Amino acid sequence: MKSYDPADSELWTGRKSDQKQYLHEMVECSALEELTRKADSKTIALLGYACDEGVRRNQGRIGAEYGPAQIRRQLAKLPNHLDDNIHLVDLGNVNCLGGNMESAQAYLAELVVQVLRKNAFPLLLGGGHDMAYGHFTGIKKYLGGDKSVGIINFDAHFDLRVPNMEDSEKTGNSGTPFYQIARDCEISGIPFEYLCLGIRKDANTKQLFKTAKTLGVSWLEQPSFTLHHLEAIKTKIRGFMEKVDYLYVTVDLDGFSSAFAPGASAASPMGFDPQIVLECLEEIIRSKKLISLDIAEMNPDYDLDHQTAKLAASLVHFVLHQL
Ligand SMILES: N=CN[C@@H](CCC(=O)O)C(=O)O
Ligand SMILES: [Mn+2]
Ligand SMILES: [Mn+2]
Repeated sequence: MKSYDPADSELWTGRKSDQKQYLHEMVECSALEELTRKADSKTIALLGYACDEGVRRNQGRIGAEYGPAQIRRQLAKLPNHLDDNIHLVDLGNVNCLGGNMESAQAYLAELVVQVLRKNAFPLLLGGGHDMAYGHFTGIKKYLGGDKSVGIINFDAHFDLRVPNMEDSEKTGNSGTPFYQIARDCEISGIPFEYLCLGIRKDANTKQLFKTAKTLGVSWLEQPSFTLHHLEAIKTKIRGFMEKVDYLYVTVDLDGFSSAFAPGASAASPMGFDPQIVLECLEEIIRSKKLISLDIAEMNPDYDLDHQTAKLAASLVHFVLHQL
């Protein structure tokens, strides 16, 4: 079942100017069918994944269903420094009616394919990190078999849990997306290229580290993922980027310290800080290999003063202006 909410223009409000000084004044709320392929300009398409079923199945704090709306509300108020040939389009949300997460992921994948076919850059807002499985599936489907896609995940967790095989219908959750991707890669006979930045030893079991090793995952643990280690981090990222044709970046808000991002599905007091992520994003975008990006696990129920939604909005703002 394809379940979808059209873009809500009421989320896009803020101070008014006469020259499109704010993002809410230049964003276009649109249906995907209306998205036109523009040759001489760049389109960035926001698409929400309003689903916390994967978080619920993973025994986490639900509420991320409303994350995409809150990120948009904060993004709306931010200043617009974009050139006139950049179009920001809001395509609305895929939702997860009846808890059918697998349908939501499949539909998300379909929409990602369509966005990419229209030569637009997909910027997805979540929602549980199960979004990554649908997102990657769409990117891969669009590119076809012969192009490699590396995944860079900013996260406290590997999200390499093995889906529950006893339940044939509801197998995945917010902790399984990259294992599911690895399994699909194995079935297709293609390498699984996965770099995880910010991994916390106190948030991943010995078994998860073992799985990561078996699957050939690269990672940096949180104590080494600070500005103090910037050059080593950049070297690691460059080495990873060289191996692949395209990059998919996913930012799990629970990778940040709770001091910066209290509104995430899982609290992370020992997480990383925002500045290091901006440094990495700049390096990644400079490579010209970035094909798509998402921000996951925004949970408004635990946010304080909209700090997490504001952080997510600032990340989107940064990416918009770097692309
Ligand atoms: N997407 C999040 N996945 C984490 C959640 C950790 C937690 O709930 O504390 C995981 O399964 O490891
Ligand atoms: Mn996480
Ligand atoms: Mn995650």
